[in-house]
Order: sequence, then structure tokens, then C-alpha cells
Amino acid sequence: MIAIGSDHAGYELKQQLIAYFKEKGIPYQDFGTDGLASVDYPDYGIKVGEAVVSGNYAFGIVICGTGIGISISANKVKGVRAALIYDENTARLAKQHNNANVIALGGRTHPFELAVKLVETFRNETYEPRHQKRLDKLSIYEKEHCK
Ligand SMILES: O=C(CO)[C@H](O)[C@H](O)[C@H](O)COP(=O)(O)O
Repeated sequence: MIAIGSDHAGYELKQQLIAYFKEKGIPYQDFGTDGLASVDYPDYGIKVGEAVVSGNYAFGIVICGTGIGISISANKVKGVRAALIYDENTARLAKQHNNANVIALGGRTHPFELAVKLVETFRNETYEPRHQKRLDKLSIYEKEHCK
């Protein structure tokens, strides 16, 4: 199950991705926003981040205008590794090297066709455990410094 959320600037791309998930039978849960009215990206980035660390989702997708604000927001949640991906290489490496559990896209920067390609590239990639030492350092920092 994919957790997906956006602000108003990411709403249209989110709806397009949801239509794609429906067509392909890919399970998802939508954490809002529910329209084009102006909202604040931290509310949705944090909501999706918290859902992902609950352990009930394979990964999260967060979308604002550029993907920057909402990825920063998701990364405030302990246990989240959110990656702003913008081409096939970063989509691949976000999984291979970082084992990202949230990916961020921009509704004003990522055309739908690119967004689908990046989501599918990320989904089909596998993590390379040789990077675990680095991820462990992030977890240790979180344990020691973040409540
Ligand atoms: O946070 C962003 C960039 O990091 C997003 O682009 C937001 O969606 C953007 O700030 C919203 O801007 P708006 O002018 O209020 O629509």
C-alpha cells in the first residue's frame, strides 16, 4: 500500500497518479489535500511521514509545487528518509543507496509522464545493504537526539 499526500500545488499531479494507481490496481491511501484551495505543505508531508513510519505502507509519495517543502516536512518525522527525485537516476539511487521510504515530486516541476516513470523506477528497484552503515548512523542520531 502506498501512502500519498500533497498540498494544493501538488493536488493535480496527485490526482493523476491516483488515477494511474486505480487503472493498474496499485493499492494506495490518499492523505489529502482534497482540492485546489491553498493549504500548508507541512501538514501533508508530516501526515504521510507518520503513516509510513507506522509500518502499514510500503512507501510514501509527497507532492508540493517543487517537492522541496514537503520533503523537508516529511523528513522531520523520526524514521523517515524522504528523497526528492527528479530523474531516473535519482529515482533508482534513492532506493539502492538511501532506502528512501518517502519520495517527493513537484506538481509544478514534474510532468505526469515523468512522475509515473520515477514512481515505477523507484518501486522496482532494490536496496543495496552495503549502505546500511550510513543508514544506521542516521538512526543512531535520531535515537540520541530526536525525541
Ligand atoms: O513548498 C513548496 C516549495 O518548496 C511548494 O512549492 C509549495 O507548494 C508552495 O510554496 C506553494 O506556493 P503558493 O504560491 O502558495 O501556491
